[in-house]
Amino acid sequence: MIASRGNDAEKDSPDNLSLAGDGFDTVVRAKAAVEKKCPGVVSCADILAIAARDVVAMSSGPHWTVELGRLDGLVSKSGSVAGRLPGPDMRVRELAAMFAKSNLTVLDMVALSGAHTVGFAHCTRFAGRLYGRGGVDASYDPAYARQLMAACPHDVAATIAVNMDPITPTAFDNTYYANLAGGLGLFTSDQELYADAASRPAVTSFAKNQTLFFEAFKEAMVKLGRVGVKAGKHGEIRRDCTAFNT
Ligand code: HEM
Ligand SMILES: [Ca+2]
Repeated sequence: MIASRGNDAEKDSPDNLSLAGDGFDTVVRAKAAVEKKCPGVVSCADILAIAARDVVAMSSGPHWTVELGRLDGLVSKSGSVAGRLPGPDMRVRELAAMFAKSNLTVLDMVALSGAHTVGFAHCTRFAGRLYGRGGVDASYDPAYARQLMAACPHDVAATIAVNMDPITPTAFDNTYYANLAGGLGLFTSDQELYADAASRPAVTSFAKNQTLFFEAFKEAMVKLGRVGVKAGKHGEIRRDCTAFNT
């Protein structure tokens, strides 16, 4: 969450530019409140992990214990993001390879993708499926494609976003998986989870059984929370989440 400096911070990478400012503000405000009572103890990385847990619980999703003790990084580079985040146009093989690098299985990947049961996506991230050379992507349900084209016309402003789960956009539930079976997957990376035989059984079972989804999601979030954790001389507890300590 290091503030932009010469447009070269992690926040400035193309994939991160669309992240909503109020998310960053929430972490900064929580950090300020914690520092008042208990200075120098809780890292910004831990606050972010707790905030992710809490927003899921607040949207009637599952609740889990966050492993704590991460340190904040000492480096923030725009150029370090490319190639390390999955893209919305990726298919299962590529996605699975990327998650595997972080010790996450296909089951973890399908469960974590269920986070797209809430939240927004900008039109630019899926416009290729609506206005590509071959016409509308045939894996979209036709009525859903029409709805997306109405919300995201060809010349739409880069700021316009739509719900990722068109049916229950504010509830953290398993509707995302039922959507995939009905051609309501917003990104290729969503829809392909249903199309590909390697991931489809998990999609089908999460669509049928929300408890199974919640258990798998909790487990996968704990595993995700262990990825790239900084310790010892590789990190610090920032006083201000937007700046390295001086
Ligand atoms: C499987 C690979 C994934 C891909 C390709 C992917 C891709 C994307 C894209 C392109 C957006 C839209 C961003 C925007 O337009 O502003 C998005 C939004 C979002 N993603 Fe993912 N994502 C993936 C996995 C995950 C995981 C693992 C989580 C969390 C556990 C997650 C949680 C979210 C949330 C909550 C949003 C909404 C953000 C908002 O409302 O501002 N995604 N994702
Ligand atoms: Ca939902």
